[in-house]
Amino acid sequence: MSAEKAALRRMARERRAAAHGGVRGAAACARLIDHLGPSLGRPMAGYMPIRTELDPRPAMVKLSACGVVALPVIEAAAKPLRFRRWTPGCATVAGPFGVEVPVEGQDIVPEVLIVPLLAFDRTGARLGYGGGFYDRTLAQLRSRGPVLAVGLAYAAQELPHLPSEPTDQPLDAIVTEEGVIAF
Ligand SMILES: Nc1nc2c(c(=O)[nH]1)N(C=O)[C@@H](CNc1ccc(C(=O)N[C@@H](CCC(=O)O)C(=O)O)cc1)CN2
Ligand SMILES: Nc1ncnc2c1ncn2[C@@H]1O[C@H](COP(=O)(O)OP(=O)(O)OP(=O)(O)O)[C@@H](O)[C@H]1O
Repeated sequence: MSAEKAALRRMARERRAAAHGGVRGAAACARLIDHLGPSLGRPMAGYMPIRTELDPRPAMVKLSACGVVALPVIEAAAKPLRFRRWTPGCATVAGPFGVEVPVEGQDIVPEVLIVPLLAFDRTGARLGYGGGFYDRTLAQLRSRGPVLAVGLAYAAQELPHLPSEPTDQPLDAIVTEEGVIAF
């Protein structure tokens, strides 16, 4: 399983890098804002992009005008993520893996999560960097109440089939520059 996932991660990184840039990111953000319209007002989590991840900040800026938006913060390996409130232009500092996190801010329990990923498939399966952070986080949040997990990706990040493990948490939808795939 891990060798298969490692090979898929390599392929996924290349495909994402090839898709990165241009107008695709903005188009995906516009679709994301539309998709989250019915959820406006619920606390949301975005992410600060690293490497060639699709930049969700144009959507986060708009969403933050209507409600609370937070960013993930790693507390420790093998623990769920925590979330700290983010506002456009707020001070951030590089945390683990070089991901920017707010220097200060309220602890938030998000009900809607915009989830970064390396690859997805048509069943809503997601491949991340392998830390299991989003799996643990979604499992914890879903045990407490309803959660909407929306993957944000370039259409080229779709792979025909991702291997699944019992701990994998499915996405509720995937938004790309080409449209929304809801599960
Ligand atoms: N933008 C963004 N923020 C995020 C995530 C993410 O995937 N993207 N996360 C999602 O969980 C959490 C951070 N977890 C991460 C886990 C691993 C790596 C990473 O780059 N791993 C290296 C391997 C590092 C190693 O083994 O030492 C790699 O994949 O090259 C990045 C983020 C929370 N914030
Ligand atoms: N709820 C959980 N409890 C215990 N272990 C878990 C849980 N969720 C995931 N894991 C473990 O974490 C490891 C990494 O999971 P996986 O390869 O699915 O990460 P990923 O989704 O690619 O990464 P990330 O979510 O950080 O982007 C796996 O060994 C998996 O068994």
